[in-house]
Amino acid sequence: MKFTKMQGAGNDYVYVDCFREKFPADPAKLSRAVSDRHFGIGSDGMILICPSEKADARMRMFNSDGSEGEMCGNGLRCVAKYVYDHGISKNETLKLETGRGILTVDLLIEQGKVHRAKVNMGEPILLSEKIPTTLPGDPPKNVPLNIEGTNLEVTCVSMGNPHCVIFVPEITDHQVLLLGPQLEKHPAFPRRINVEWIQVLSRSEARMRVWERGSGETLACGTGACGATVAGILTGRFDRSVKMHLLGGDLELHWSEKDNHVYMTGPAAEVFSGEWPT
Ligand SMILES: N[C@@H](CCC[C@H](N)C(=O)O)C(=O)O
Repeated sequence: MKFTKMQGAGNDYVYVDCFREKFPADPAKLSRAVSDRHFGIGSDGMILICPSEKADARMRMFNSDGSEGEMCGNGLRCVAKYVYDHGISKNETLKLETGRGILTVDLLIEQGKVHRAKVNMGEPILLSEKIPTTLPGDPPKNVPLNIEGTNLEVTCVSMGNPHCVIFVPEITDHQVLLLGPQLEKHPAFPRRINVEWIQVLSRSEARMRVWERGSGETLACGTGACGATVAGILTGRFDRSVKMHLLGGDLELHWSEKDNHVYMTGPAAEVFSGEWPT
């Protein structure tokens, strides 16, 4: 099976072009195998680029534990780059099908190759039962939650996949690596959750670390950065445009007052390609 390793702000996945390769018989198992950083290719998960009847291509994304995510912001920019650079479509604005419907991606092209992309991530989902969470409020905003004796205030948002955002004065390993996995599996989140820790630097700039559902700490999460931007605006911390500094690079976010959609701009890069024995 031919594969391509790509990364967006350091959030790295193994991409399989299912226009040319057979759709894997057991994608969950394959994702666990290829993602292994010691015995596999090494990645945060696996993304399948598939034909679509309604769009230029369809993305299916699997975390490194084999679970399937509805959406992946960094992954979608890389899918867009792959689709354009490998000639699947030469449209400079692509329609890509995801678990949350069809999203539009504008490509930023230099010397014939995509190096950045701007994704219309759609409207944030703010109803607790749709996020989903049993925490109170639509959206659940600044809700107190005690984890292992630590008092937290969480704000929840879905960008097609669920996010729990926590604003802190400083981000620590304890929060990300110890509280993150406990929050991911907390009973308040029936489909588990991605957890974003945010240090606000100004009304338009912040630092973020993330504990991702199904993959653990990653260097960046696009949907998470969108969710954190929305949470920061809802709680009065941010203006409408935010630059988010993640461990693997920066993302630019904008929650539009005009159409209520969130726009995310960031890098996409191909790292290497190879063959995986099947
Ligand atoms: N890294 C991604 C999100 C991947 C899916 C997530 N772990 C989930 O299960 O919801 C991004 O860039 O958005």
